[in-house]
Amino acid sequence: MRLIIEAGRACDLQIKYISVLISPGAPVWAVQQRIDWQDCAFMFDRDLLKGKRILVTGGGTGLGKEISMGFAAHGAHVFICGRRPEILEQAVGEIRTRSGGQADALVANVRDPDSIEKMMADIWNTGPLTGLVNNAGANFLAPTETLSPRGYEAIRSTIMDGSFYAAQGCGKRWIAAGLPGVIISNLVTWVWTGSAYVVPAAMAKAAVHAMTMSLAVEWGPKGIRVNAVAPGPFPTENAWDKLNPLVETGVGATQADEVPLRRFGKMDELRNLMIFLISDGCSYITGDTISIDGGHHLAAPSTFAGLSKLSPEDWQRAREAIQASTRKEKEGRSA
Ligand SMILES: CCCCC/C=C/C(=O)SCCNC(=O)CCNC(=O)[C@H](O)C(C)(C)COP(=O)(O)OP(=O)(O)OC[C@H]1O[C@@H](n2cnc3c(N)ncnc32)[C@H](O)[C@@H]1OP(=O)(O)O
Ligand SMILES: NC(=O)C1=CN([C@@H]2O[C@H](COP(=O)(O)OP(=O)(O)OC[C@H]3O[C@@H](n4cnc5c(N)ncnc54)[C@H](OP(=O)(O)O)[C@@H]3O)[C@@H](O)[C@H]2O)C=CC1
Repeated sequence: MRLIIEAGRACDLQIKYISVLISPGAPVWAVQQRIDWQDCAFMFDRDLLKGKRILVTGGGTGLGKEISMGFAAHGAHVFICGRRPEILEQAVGEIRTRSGGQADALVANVRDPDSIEKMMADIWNTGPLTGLVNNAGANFLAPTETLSPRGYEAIRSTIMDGSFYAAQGCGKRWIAAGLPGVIISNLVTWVWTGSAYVVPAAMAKAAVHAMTMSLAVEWGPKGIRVNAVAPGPFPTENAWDKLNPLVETGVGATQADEVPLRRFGKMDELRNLMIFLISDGCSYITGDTISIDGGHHLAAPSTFAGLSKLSPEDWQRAREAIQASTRKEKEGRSA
C-alpha cells in the first residue's frame, strides 16, 4: 500500500486539499477542508469585478461553486442555478459568508429552454448580466454500445443545449440593449483528445468548443467576448462518483500521478483563470479555449482508455454505483 498526502493551500479561499492515494490505480478521494480567510493572498485587486453581474450555471456544487466564490470575493454579484433548491440555498449562504460578496440562486433546468428563458427574464428584471459561465455538466462512465437514447440525451442536452440556450439568452439581450458581455464555457481537455467511455460528454463539450469559436466571430463586433477553459482533473464529489465509482475505474483521467505537474488542479488556480478571463483586463482575448490541466492532455493519459480492461460484470457494478449516486442527487431536485 502506498500513501501519498498531497496538501496545497488555495490562496484566496484558503482551502486545503488532501488527496490520499491508497494504491496505484485506486480511486483518489479529495478531502476539502476549509480554514480561515485571514492569511489570504489575492492575485487580483479585490474590486476587480465590482459592478459585474455574472451567472454561473451549476454554481451550487463543485467547480461552479468555487468559481462563483472567486467572482463574489472580487466584487461581482453572482447568480447560480441548478435543479436542487436546498443545495443552491446552502451554496448561496456559503458564498455570501466566505466571500463577503453578493450571491443569489435560481432553480432552473438547463436542459429545458423554457426554464433558461424564465431564469434570464427573472435576472434581467433586476438588471442585466455582464457575464455568463456555462458550467453545468453531466457525465458518467459507460461503454458506448450500452448507452440508451435517454442516457445519451441526458448528457448531450445538459452540456450542449444548456450552453447554447444560456449563451443565446444572454447574447440576444446584450445585442438588443447594445451592451457588451462575456461568456466563458467550462469544457474539458477531451475537446482535443476525445475520450473513450465518456463519448457523449466528449462530443457535447467539443460542440461547445465549436460554439465558442463561432460566436466569438459572430458577436465580436457587438462587444461580446466568448472564451472557454478546458480543465484537467479537479476532483469534486460528483465528478468522481460518476467517473471513478470503483477501485477498478481508477485510470488516466482521474489520476494525479500521470499529470506532468504531478498533482490535481487546485480550485484557486481555476478561479484565477476565470477571474482573469471575465475581467475587463482581458479585453482582447476571444474565441479561445485555454487548457488548465498541468500538461495532462499533452502527456496523453487524460482519458479513460485504460478502462478497456474492465469485464462486463465490472461495468454492471460501475453502473449500479453511479446510479446510486444519481438517485441520491435526485432526492433534492425540484426542477
Ligand atoms: C480529465 C478529467 C475530466 C473530468 C471531466 C468531468 C466531467 C463532468 O462533467 S463531471 C460532472 C458530474 N456531475 C453530474 O453528472 C451531475 C449531473 N448528473 C445527472 O443529472 C445524472 O447523473 C444524469 C447524467 C444520469 C442525468 O440525470 P437524469 O436525467 O435524472 O437521468 P436518469 O437517472 O433518468 O438517467 C437517464 C438515462 O441515463 C441512463 N444512465 C444513467 N446512469 C447510467 C450509467 N452509469 N450507465 C449507463 N446508463 C446510465 C439511465 O438508465 C437512463 O436511461 P434509460 O434507462 O434508458 O431511461
Ligand atoms: N471536476 C473535474 O475534474 C472537471 C470538471 N469539468 C467540468 O466542470 C463542470 C462542473 O463539474 P463538477 O463541479 O466536477 O461536477 P458537479 O456535478 O459538482 O457540477 C455540475 C453542476 O451542474 C448542475 N447541473 C447538472 N445538470 C443540470 C441541469 N440540467 N440544469 C441545471 N444545472 C444542472 C448540477 O446541479 P443539479 O444537479 O442540482 O442540477 C451541479 O451543480 C462540468 O461541466 C464538468 O464537465 C471539466 C473538467 C474537469
